[in-house]
Amino acid sequence: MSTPKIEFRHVGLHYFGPQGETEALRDIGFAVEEGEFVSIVGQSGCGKSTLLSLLCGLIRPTSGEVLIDGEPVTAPSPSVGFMLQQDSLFEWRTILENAVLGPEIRGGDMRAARARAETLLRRYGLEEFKHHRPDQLSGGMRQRAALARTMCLEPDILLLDEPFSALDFQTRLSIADEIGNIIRREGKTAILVTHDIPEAIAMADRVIVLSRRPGRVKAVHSISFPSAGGERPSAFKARDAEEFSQLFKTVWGELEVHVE
Ligand SMILES: Nc1ncnc2c1ncn2[C@@H]1O[C@H](COP(=O)(O)OP(=O)(O)OP(=O)(O)O)[C@@H](O)[C@H]1O
Repeated sequence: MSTPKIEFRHVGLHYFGPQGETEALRDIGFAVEEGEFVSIVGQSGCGKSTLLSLLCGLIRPTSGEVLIDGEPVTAPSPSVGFMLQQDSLFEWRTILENAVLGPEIRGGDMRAARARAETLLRRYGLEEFKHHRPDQLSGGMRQRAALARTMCLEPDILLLDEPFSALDFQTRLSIADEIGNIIRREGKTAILVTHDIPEAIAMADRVIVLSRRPGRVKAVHSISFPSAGGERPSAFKARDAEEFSQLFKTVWGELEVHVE
């Protein structure tokens, strides 16, 4: 069997602070294969962002191991890229200047980076806007620009932490679809953390449900919606599948959300 791209082995995480100790994660175990898209859902405070912080080497597990390509994560790795809720584009830079920011900070080959950024912006439909400033773009376009900036660093793994939650509903649906398609086409391994169950189901190959804090893996669902060509339907089309609403109900039940 090949080595998984990402693996959590019996991972526990305790935070220690002035207010005392918080057990955020307990005995987390799962693996993600190369090119797989996995969503993680769970109630607020169950440790979703903590999982991402562990993966990008910002914190170390209290117990167990976090592995990328079979190697323990001990520091931030250039192979891991992010997309966050706030696009964090620099308003005083053009879209192209934003897209090359990563290589510029890392001291990479700027000619190659610029060529890569131009290609990405063209692919993401932003060619005409590359000399615009971020405030001249819509929310969805800004997220595509943020994705180009992340991809310009050529990461193998993408961590998506609520990347669409600042967008209005319609934009959110279409940008999730577009970005999901881009990530698949480019063969990246992706982990999406979201509170939006339909989004989690529509975008992923697998959905991992975490229990309340301390977060544990409560359920894992493999997603396979049938489609005419035998290929996975886009995130948008997946929402039409008969199995979709059944899966939504199951995950909703597992989250044990109590509405007063
Ligand atoms: N730096 C920290 N120091 C102490 N406790 C922390 C720290 N970061 C997170 N926690 C605690 O760890 C638990 C998990 O936090 P985390 O942010 O990972 O949850 P989450 O599932 O991402 O939440 P949300 O969905 O609300 O963003 C929470 O109880 C939180 O208060």
